[in-house]
Amino acid sequence: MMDIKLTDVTKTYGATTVLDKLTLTIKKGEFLTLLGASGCGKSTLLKLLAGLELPDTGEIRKGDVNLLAQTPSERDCAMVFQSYALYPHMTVGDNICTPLYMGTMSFTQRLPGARWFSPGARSRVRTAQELGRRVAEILGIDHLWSRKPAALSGGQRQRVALARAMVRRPSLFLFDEPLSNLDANLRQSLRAEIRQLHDELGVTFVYVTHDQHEAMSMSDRIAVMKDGRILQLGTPTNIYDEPQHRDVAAFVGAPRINFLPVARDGNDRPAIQGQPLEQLLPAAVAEVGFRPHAASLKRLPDALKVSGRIVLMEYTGAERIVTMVTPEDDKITLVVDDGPGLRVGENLSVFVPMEQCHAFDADGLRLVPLCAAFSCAA
Ligand SMILES: Nc1ncnc2c1ncn2[C@@H]1O[C@H](COP(=O)(O)OP(=O)(O)OP(=O)(O)O)[C@@H](O)[C@H]1O
Repeated sequence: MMDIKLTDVTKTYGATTVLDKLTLTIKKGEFLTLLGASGCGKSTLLKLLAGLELPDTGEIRKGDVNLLAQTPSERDCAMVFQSYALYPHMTVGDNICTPLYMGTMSFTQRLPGARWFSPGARSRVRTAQELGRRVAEILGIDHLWSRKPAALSGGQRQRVALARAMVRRPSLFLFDEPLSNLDANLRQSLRAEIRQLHDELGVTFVYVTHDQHEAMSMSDRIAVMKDGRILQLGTPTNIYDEPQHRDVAAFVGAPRINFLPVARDGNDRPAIQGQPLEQLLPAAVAEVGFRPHAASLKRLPDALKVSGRIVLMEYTGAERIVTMVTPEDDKITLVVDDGPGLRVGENLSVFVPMEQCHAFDADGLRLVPLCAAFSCAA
């Protein structure tokens, strides 16, 4: 098992550039998630890794090996799709064992009836089925061995697809939104199972999703993609706490981060809601972001004061989500502890510690963290 390195990879379809000089190192044994909105090029990147597509330019290497010179079957990887891609006419057992039959038996030997008439094929089928059974047990689907896919639930089908990928023991697993057809509860439990599988197998997982909860809860590292490029590559904490681009900040975290445009006062100094902030904000700041959990109802020193009128209150059970609209017509979401009697229609001021504010320039790039630059109190 080695690192996989993509260098300056470009892929176009006609006039559309889907991946744009993308460079990325996937570390051996890591769980890397490609996160981004629909159409940003995640699946295309996965297909390039699997060998199902070739880039226009650029290199993909695994250690010293040029993967682009290898066929998909030579790449020692298995792919799990959103659509399960099971053979409907085969039993669960045959679906799981097919990759093993393919590798060791001729086409005629693989035919369900014929395999029992060839002594060589018979023993290979037995070996394959023993391994298949063991994997099915790990995934808790061994009792479904003789059923056909039509008689399975979505979660069971996805487990069969996982088992089929696992039997070959590849050194690289590629997942293309494998949970998006499942309901919320099942998604949550399979998320944990896939992460556990990764830890037990100790091989490299590359996982594509547009669901930030999946990415944040499962990954060692996340590559946030937009328009065929990687905006940021980092650990979930790193991505959440230090977003390097406003679009990264906007993509992770629920409820979504708030953005306030920074105005200039008469002396061209940055200001928000009339508060001169030249002591606190870098000169190039165009926008300040803060997370809904960062705002406090209590007055704080070194804090940005944000005022508005409450337009919506939502109770989730654990917390209260308050939406207010500022006089400048910016919508702000706050998460507050249940307590004070806030009401729709009332005016409210909240305080956001400066070290919890993220400053971005006009291109959306992160500016020097405010607390580092201005040594705000922690
Ligand atoms: N075979 C193809 N021919 C032409 N265009 C394609 C082809 N495959 C993908 N595209 C285009 O490339 C872009 C990226 O597609 P891709 O499937 O990689 O995005 P994605 O980020 O995985 O999106 P989603 O989350 O919706 O699957 C899209 O605009 C898509 O329409």
